[in-house]
Amino acid sequence: MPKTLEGQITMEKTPSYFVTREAPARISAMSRDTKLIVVVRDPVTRAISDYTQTLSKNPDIPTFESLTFRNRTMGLIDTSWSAIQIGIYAKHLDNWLQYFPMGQILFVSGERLISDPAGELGRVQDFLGLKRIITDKHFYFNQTKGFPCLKKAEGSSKPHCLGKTKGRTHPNIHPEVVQRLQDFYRPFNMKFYQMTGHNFGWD
Ligand SMILES: Nc1ncnc2c1ncn2[C@@H]1O[C@H](COP(=O)(O)OS(=O)(=O)O)[C@@H](OP(=O)(O)O)[C@H]1O
Repeated sequence: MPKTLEGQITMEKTPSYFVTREAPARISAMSRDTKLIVVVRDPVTRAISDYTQTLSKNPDIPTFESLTFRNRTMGLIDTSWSAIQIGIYAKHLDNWLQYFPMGQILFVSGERLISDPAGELGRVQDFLGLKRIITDKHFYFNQTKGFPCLKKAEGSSKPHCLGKTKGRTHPNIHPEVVQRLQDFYRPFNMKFYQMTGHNFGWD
């Protein structure tokens, strides 16, 4: 990471850090004051989104349903599958709390980032100690994309939406499989709500 001067904020984004065992110790050794921001969404939708992304690169992979279970009849979930493993947020957070206090970690709701982007970015700006510069005025809802977009991209006067790889249509997953996954995640979600003091409303 480059050195940060007075009045500057240095940012780095790597989604896999949150689930990488060695990351908290390494980041803490670099700077104990680092502020951490994690976007989380319903782990079931997250798993389907993850699968959709892999499927788009490799259309020959097995179905979501067959990857989800170690034994479908027994309802045994394959927790070694990364798409499932990543959504056990409480477990990953435990690892971070060995090195960082909760006050240095902000969890952004992926759902609210879509339904109220300015509100969620307001929380981010507050957390970083910034003035609330980004507000409702900066967003519009793009009906074609089905997501909020920026009215003006940075350094441009044109609107800007995220690219085609964000907001893909998810495959239909058998409702029974979705239900099993919801049941699987419920206790971990509850623990996560307790740890963060925030109910993300996934249940
Ligand atoms: N404004 C806006 N436009 C488009 N997409 C949006 C937006 N806000 C949040 N999202 C959601 O972001 C999801 C993709 O983020 P990722 O987690 O895959 O990003 S990353 O690859 O980890 O950087 C992506 O997930 P999928 O819908 O499964 O593609 C979106 O639901």
